[in-house]
Amino acid sequence: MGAVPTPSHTHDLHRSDAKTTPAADVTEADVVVIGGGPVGENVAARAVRGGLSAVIVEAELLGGECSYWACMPSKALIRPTQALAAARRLPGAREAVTGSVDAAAVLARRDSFTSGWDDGGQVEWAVGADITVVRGHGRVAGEKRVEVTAPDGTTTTIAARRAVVVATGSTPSLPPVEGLRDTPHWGSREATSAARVPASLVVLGAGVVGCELAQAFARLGSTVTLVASSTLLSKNEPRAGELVADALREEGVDVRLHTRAVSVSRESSDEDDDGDGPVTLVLADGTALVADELLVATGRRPAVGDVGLDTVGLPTDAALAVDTTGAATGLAQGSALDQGGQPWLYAAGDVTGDAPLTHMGKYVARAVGDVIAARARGEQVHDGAWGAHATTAQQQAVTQVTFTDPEVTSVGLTAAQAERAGLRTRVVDLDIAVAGSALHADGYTGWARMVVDEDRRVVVGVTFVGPDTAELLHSATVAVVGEVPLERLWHAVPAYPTISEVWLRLLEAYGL
Ligand SMILES: Cc1cc2nc3c(=O)[nH]c(=O)nc-3n(C[C@H](O)[C@H](O)[C@H](O)COP(=O)(O)OP(=O)(O)OC[C@H]3O[C@@H](n4cnc5c(N)ncnc54)[C@H](O)[C@@H]3O)c2cc1C
Ligand SMILES: NC(=O)c1ccc[n+]([C@@H]2O[C@H](COP(=O)([O-])OP(=O)(O)OC[C@H]3O[C@@H](n4cnc5c(N)ncnc54)[C@H](O)[C@@H]3O)[C@@H](O)[C@H]2O)c1
Repeated sequence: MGAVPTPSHTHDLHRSDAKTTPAADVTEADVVVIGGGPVGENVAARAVRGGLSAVIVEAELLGGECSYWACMPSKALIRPTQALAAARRLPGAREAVTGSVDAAAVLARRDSFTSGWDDGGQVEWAVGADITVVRGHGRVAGEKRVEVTAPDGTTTTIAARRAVVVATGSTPSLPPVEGLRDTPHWGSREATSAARVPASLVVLGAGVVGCELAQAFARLGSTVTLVASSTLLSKNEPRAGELVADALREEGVDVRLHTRAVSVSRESSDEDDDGDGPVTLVLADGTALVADELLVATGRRPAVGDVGLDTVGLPTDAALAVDTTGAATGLAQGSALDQGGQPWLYAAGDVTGDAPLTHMGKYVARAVGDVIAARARGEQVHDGAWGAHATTAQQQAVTQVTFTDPEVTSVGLTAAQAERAGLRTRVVDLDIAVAGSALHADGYTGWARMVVDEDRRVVVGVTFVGPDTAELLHSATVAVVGEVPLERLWHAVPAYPTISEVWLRLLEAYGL
């Protein structure tokens, strides 16, 4: 097992090579997957399940961003203080909370969820699932070929009998702020793997990463300023961002909306000039924000830069576009299909630019693994809307939970998206105030929006904002994906007294 220090990371990475296969030993496989994040892993697993052999080429840690620097560590940082906040909303329980947050224990629990940045467990799973794992940097090298540069610098080529799948994820995108590239700062990797809680933190960017981590670090003890160029969570219903901004402000976060950062600089705390002192972010109005740390969370872009897409005539500066079965589009005529007349290049996950979320990427991955296997067996492909090989939910029913307190939980279209899609809609809004929410917490505040397609009388979008609304999401997802007529939804009776009773109120407010 080798410990590999990387400059962008506060912990050493541990790559267990006991069960991986040297690139030089692999010359051919049915499916070659470049990138072993959650998405690449799922493509490979489904392809194997379909009777094919599969190789994953992974450059860093098997499990990808999600396992080590994104979903898992961020949620591990968030959950303990959310439980504490929940207890504090309940007289009787509140009195039992006498101490303060043990940040060190929270960080230690986070470390256990990342397995100490050791991917041995994931490699073990993959090998147990009959997937061959190769360490190295993969690049498409013409039709059905993947060139692998191994960690020792040697290069070999793997031939894919059926398909190559690009699942290389995404990388952070930096805004054009003077001095930013030369100033040491945190990205989401450094924040989610932080070894300490800074006394003060400026967060630039108020999307999902910015909001979740601003609150997490504030609750762990940092004095936090959140700088947003727009509103908070601007991809959600506007009310969601307002409610999260209110909650953050109430907890002492300095939220600055519609603000642009113009320059960044960092002092040194000693004479070696290594820029480890306070960081200063200057805003367009001249305000200088000084803090121990700066987290830049201004979005991510598909990782297409060094994947060899140019060898098949695809752009290296744009998302890898795919059709509804995950097959790459945009290949020159004559090179999109192999000699057997089948697509050979696929992509899934963040690299496609569509719904950059683990669960949505894994949904596409399952379809991609299955469709490659179906095509290999000469079976019919079901790529019509909601067919077994179609990724229809990616267009119509993307689900997401933003794990702030209050949680923002959504599926399908926002009211604005439904309008842009040309639907004749009716929107029902209400505060979440049912027996279940009142019992759940004193002073429970929440909000719900249901977007109805009036022509079909089905729900096309739902947003819930409030503590513990995440577990309500699947009910909304079933309603949207099932295209359940409102009159039938009326018969889905929420149990008393649960927060789900909000469904009854929404349907009553609609007029049922
Ligand atoms: C802070 C943060 C929190 C998040 N929280 C959530 C959440 O709670 N829920 C959620 O659904 N989503 C969350 N996301 C989004 C989620 O992390 C991504 O959508 C998900 O990781 C995408 O999976 P992927 O497999 O496409 O890419 P990745 O997880 O990025 O994996 C790509 C893999 O490919 C490898 N790779 C890249 N290029 C090459 C190459 N040329 N050769 C070989 N290997 C290569 C990388 O090393 C990596 O292992 C979060 C993101 C961030 C930043
Ligand atoms: N719970 C979850 O599901 C979860 C959690 C974290 C991340 N993610 C995923 O990861 C992806 C990346 O998240 P993210 O928050 O980095 O991106 P994002 O696209 O959600 O948000 C980026 C934010 O940065 C702002 N911004 C851009 N340039 C700026 C500038 N110069 N100054 C100030 N603000 C600026 C944007 O207005 C936007 O609000 C998201 O698309 C999300 O789907 C999901």
